[in-house]
Amino acid sequence: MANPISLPLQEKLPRKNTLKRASDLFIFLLLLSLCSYRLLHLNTHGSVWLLALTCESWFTLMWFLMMNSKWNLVDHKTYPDRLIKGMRELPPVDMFVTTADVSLEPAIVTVNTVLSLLAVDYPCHKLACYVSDDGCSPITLYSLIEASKFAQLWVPFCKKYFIRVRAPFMYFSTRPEIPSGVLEEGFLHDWRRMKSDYEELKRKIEEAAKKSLPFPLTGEFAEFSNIERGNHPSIVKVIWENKDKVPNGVPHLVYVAREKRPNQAHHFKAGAMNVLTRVSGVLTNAPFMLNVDCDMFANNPQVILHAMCILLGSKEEKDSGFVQFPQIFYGGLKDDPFGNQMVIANEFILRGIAGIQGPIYGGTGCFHTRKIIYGQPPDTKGTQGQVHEVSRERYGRSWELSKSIVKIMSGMTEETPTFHCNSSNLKAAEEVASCFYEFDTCWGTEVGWIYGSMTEDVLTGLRIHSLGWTSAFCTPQPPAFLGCAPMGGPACLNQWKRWTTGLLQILIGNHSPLLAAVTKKLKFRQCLVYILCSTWASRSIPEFFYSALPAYCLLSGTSFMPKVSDPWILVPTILFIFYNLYTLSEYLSCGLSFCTWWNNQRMQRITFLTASLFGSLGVLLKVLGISETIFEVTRKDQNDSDSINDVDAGRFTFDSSPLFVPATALVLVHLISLIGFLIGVQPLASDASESGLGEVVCSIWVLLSFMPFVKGLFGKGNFGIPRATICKAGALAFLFMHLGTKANR
Ligand SMILES: O=c1ccn([C@@H]2O[C@H](COP(=O)(O)OP(=O)(O)O[C@H]3O[C@H](CO)[C@@H](O)[C@H](O)[C@H]3O)[C@@H](O)[C@H]2O)c(=O)[nH]1
Ligand SMILES: [Mn+2]
Repeated sequence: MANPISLPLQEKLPRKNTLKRASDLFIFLLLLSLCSYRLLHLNTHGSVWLLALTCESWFTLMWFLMMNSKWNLVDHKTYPDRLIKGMRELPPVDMFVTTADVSLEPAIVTVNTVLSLLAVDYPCHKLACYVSDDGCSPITLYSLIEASKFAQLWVPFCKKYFIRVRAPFMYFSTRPEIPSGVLEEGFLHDWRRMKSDYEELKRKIEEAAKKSLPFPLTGEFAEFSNIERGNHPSIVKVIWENKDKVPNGVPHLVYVAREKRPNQAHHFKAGAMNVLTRVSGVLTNAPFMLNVDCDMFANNPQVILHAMCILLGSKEEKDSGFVQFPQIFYGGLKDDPFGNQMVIANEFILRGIAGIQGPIYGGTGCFHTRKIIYGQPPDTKGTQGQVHEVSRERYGRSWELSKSIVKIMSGMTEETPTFHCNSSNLKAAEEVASCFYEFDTCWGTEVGWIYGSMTEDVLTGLRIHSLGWTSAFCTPQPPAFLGCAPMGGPACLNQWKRWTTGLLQILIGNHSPLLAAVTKKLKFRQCLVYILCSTWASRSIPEFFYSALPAYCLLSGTSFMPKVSDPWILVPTILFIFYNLYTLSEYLSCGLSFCTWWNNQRMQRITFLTASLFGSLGVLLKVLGISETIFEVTRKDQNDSDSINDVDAGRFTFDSSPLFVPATALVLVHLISLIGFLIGVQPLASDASESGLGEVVCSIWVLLSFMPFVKGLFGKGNFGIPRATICKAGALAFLFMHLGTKANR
């Protein structure tokens, strides 16, 4: 038998994808020939062709960048059993959960995530869980205290019976499965007890959340009295300490509400993560850390072991930058009506990027080493052991924190960390959670989570890659983490708007990928990946013009497609058919339905003309100093089976947000032009009409893609586009036609 120690803990296996590459290239060639055809015939056609050419060139460039991202698909295999058998001493891990608002992120959601983390299969005296509460709500603290009591029974129960799903709400949503080798009666007895205890916990938390002041703010809660949200000192509370350092107990649990003051930038989630990094540095200082959003529970109890296979099992130090698990969602609606389950992105894009310099950091379900978060480049081992002091200018003035950083830098962390939680340590923890702590330091610029983007995750990952680290994409079965994806038009589009804003901020910021490949250690192809991400939203502008083109042509009797009699019509036709079949085949190969493909393709069109357009505009306004961008937290609901089976849940909803105006205007213009053309009216046309089949097909395709908006024109309540939005859109459509007339003269 092979010695388990000699077997690798992980393998990176390239996937064979010749057919995919050939298809990608074929589409690329078609795009190039379309552009060259336009270029050659530019002077015989007017501005319409120039506009089409500009848009198509942009799409071609994006396609090229996308092709680069998907070229080298890899699968990363991890072998946790070998890690356990190898008898290696496992390192300590600090686990971070962020929450920001109990009304959008119900405390019971956070509690379930925390419970799932406390119960993972890992020596629990090496774990500590830190919850950052940006809402500074006594309800969160109360819920966590109650949860820690429940955990005393829940964690042993999960371990005794090898329960897989350790987020109680999910576990109890199905009938009990009797684990093999246990007495049925005994198990069912324990199961019932746990279920009723969980229900009691849930009731208490929901009860507390209903009242504005659930209990007198005394004792544990005294610090919450007389404080306002956004204006309070830092609060750090040890909720549970695993005093006996026993491997089978419950990990430490700490509550952190960082200091907030009006007019002090707090940098949203990035700021919260930096506080967690420092507070945990002072209290436990584990060399590895995991971070999850409050809705992302651990669905695979071996998740830390999987991550350790990569973090400990890489031959070269630089290959263990961070380990990103895919974002996968539970309770998804049938056929993914909002196109946000990200299955295809995980399967082909992230796996492809994993074959270059490693996946981008996605903000949740990710393991980092503390050393990297402190801004260290790889292979600085040579200087280790010599670190006696770290720069106060860089890391801030806390003596306790500096001491902990020295330990990390010299690789001298303890195998079983001491929990430094006496009152002077807690004081130090509160000090590093202060909002003035980062003044004149490198936090947010070179150290920790990087500020300046709404997508702090991508920016922080970019910085890590720029230092020369490689990251890994770990995709165990069952999935490591599951979270909730937003539902309904406004919530989905607002999330996209934030991402758009954040990604564009990266492009124009100090850490722009445009520079990093030259000045830093970002690989060239990885740089292209970041350029693709950060320019993704700007595609909304060519998309906008390109979607309006067919309508304009029909109105004005011009054409932007070759005539049916022209053999060149084959190029766009084949492109159109082949592209759609190709993307469809991607969905089918992942076991997804035709409808899922269609919903995703149409949501992409919709997102560009709503969220991305406004996101880009928001960045422009910020650059001009007109407005600030803010982080709008996504609402999280524990979708139960009722809401999933509800047919209305998948229908597109609207609100009075200006987000919906441009797309509504587009739909109006298309309806007018298409109907006009079919009945023979082309209001802007000057002489003989040139428009034909090409334009009609394109116009129909746009309307099909924007079908939720077409229906929304006539829908009621949330399902209808508000009157005011329709009026504004109508005005915009009128303006479009007015300008169109001028352009055509
Ligand atoms: O001021 C804030 C705002 C947000 N959060 C937390 O950040 C997380 C992400 O917020 P969410 O509203 O769930 O955003 P999503 O769009 O779902 O999150 C994705 O995109 C974000 C960047 O836009 C990343 O921060 C996330 O990790 C990533 O999962 C949540 O745990 C929030 O509690 C804070 O702690 N403080
Ligand atoms: Mn989220």
